Amino acid sequence: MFTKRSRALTIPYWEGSFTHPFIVELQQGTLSPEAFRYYLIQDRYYLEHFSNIHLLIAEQIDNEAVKEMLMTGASHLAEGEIAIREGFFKELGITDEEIASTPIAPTAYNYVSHMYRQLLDGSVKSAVAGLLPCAWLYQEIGVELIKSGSPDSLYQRWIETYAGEEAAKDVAYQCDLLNGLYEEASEREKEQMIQAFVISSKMEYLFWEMSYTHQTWPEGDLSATSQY
Ligand SMILES: Cc1ncc(CO)c(N)n1
Repeated sequence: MFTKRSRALTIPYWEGSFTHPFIVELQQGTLSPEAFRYYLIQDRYYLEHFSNIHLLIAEQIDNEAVKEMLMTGASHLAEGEIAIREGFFKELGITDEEIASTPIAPTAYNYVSHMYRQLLDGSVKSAVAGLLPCAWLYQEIGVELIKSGSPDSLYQRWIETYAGEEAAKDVAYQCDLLNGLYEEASEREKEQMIQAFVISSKMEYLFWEMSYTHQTWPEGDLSATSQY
């Protein structure tokens, strides 16, 4: 079964996410506002492309149930998560200027590129598999963190986005569809699906790390341009 096999192969990354200081401190309410702000700005880029990839895959896939799930997924993102984030941006005074002047960090760029790439040298099936850790991991984090909640009201609202019944149902349905796709896949496609899921799981883990450490691109040799 796809979900069993892929989850078993990614335990360290999932555990690494559950226990990452970004998540632990978010729950405790001690996560620095700068780290959360950086996360939100990077994740805005991520969500925009994540939603776009849903539509690109939907155009290419011939499985009607998966196509439908992807189209609904894209509109749920727009009405739900992306809309909620807009509220966070307003509340924190994150302006379009700040967004435009914050470079996309390597990990956000790599994660998004990895998902698009499935449509070039993977397959439509592996493209769907690459999306799954996103909703699934956040839903598991939501369920865990909601148990004691966060004393910070903004962090609490972040947790609530992922902890509801709807999110759980959604993930269960996505897992069912992925298991179906895996059943009918060729051996090569099966490996590509697993690979796409594994890399996305690693990228999810790195995304916390990127936010927590304020990851940026290396600057190269700045002295090389100082004479101009
Ligand atoms: C990086 C990342 N993964 C998953 C989600 C959940 O949609 C998100 N908002 N961002």
